[in-house]
Amino acid sequence: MAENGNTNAKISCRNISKTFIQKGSQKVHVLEDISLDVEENEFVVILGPGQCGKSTLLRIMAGLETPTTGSVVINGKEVDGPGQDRGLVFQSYMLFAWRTVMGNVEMGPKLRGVGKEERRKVAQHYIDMVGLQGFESKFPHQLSGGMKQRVGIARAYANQPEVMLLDEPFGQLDAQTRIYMEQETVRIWEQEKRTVIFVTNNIDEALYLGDRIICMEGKLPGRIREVYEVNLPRPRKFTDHEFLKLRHEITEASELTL
Ligand SMILES: Nc1ncnc2c1ncn2[C@@H]1O[C@H](COP(=O)(O)OP(=O)(O)OP(=O)(O)O)[C@@H](O)[C@H]1O
Repeated sequence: MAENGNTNAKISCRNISKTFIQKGSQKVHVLEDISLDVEENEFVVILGPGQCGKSTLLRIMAGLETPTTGSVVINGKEVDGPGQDRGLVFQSYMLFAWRTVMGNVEMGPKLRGVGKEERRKVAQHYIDMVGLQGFESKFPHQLSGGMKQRVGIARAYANQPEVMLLDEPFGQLDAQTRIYMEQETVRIWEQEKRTVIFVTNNIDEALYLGDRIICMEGKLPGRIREVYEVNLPRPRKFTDHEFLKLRHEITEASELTL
């Protein structure tokens, strides 16, 4: 099945290009020939500066946008829209303001018709996993940014997706909370292994999290510039010699600023 690339891949992008037609029928060529295979349980980070097409690529994987050419394949099947097999976490928390933490996390199973007792059990498991036990009946406005993003992560997991797609989920958090959430992300991923694709413009975050870093070109149309394997044991240390060496290499080779 050559057209699907690596048949062992959990999710594959095959020759994806995307052109948007903006106001006044102006064309914006956002992605050019992106091919990527992600293995089951692999943690892949897509790294690039603002406006290089990262979010568009993730939205195509999520089935929220259609590629102009190419396709996304999950478990050998072509994606033709959003699906429960993919859990999404965005930078803006996208929580239901009028629902409690429990109400937000159990929403997915509820929509799928899972009975109350069972969905509460599942939701509680993921609320516990993200460390929000005791906050089940709070509303989003009663939570800090980090806590809101924990709800977003628990809500995505509650659908028990095979692939987690995260788009700069910690971009709105202060530096300290962000590092804490990165540590939590690794802990959760080690506890509940999933295939993860994580978009960021932050090189330290990419190196802390990823098994592999997909570096995008710094300008449109977005292309994969380079792929780095990060063979460092977890939990990683920002001050570790090998960490800093790879950080230097990526920074030198890219247009990212320190
Ligand atoms: N629906 C759309 N219609 C028209 N243009 C779009 C649309 N979505 C994205 N774009 C354009 O695509 C380009 C890349 O945007 P995208 O959000 O994918 O980049 P990004 O790397 O994720 O940026 P950031 O890190 O700033 O979010 C931008 O120039 C944007 O204006």
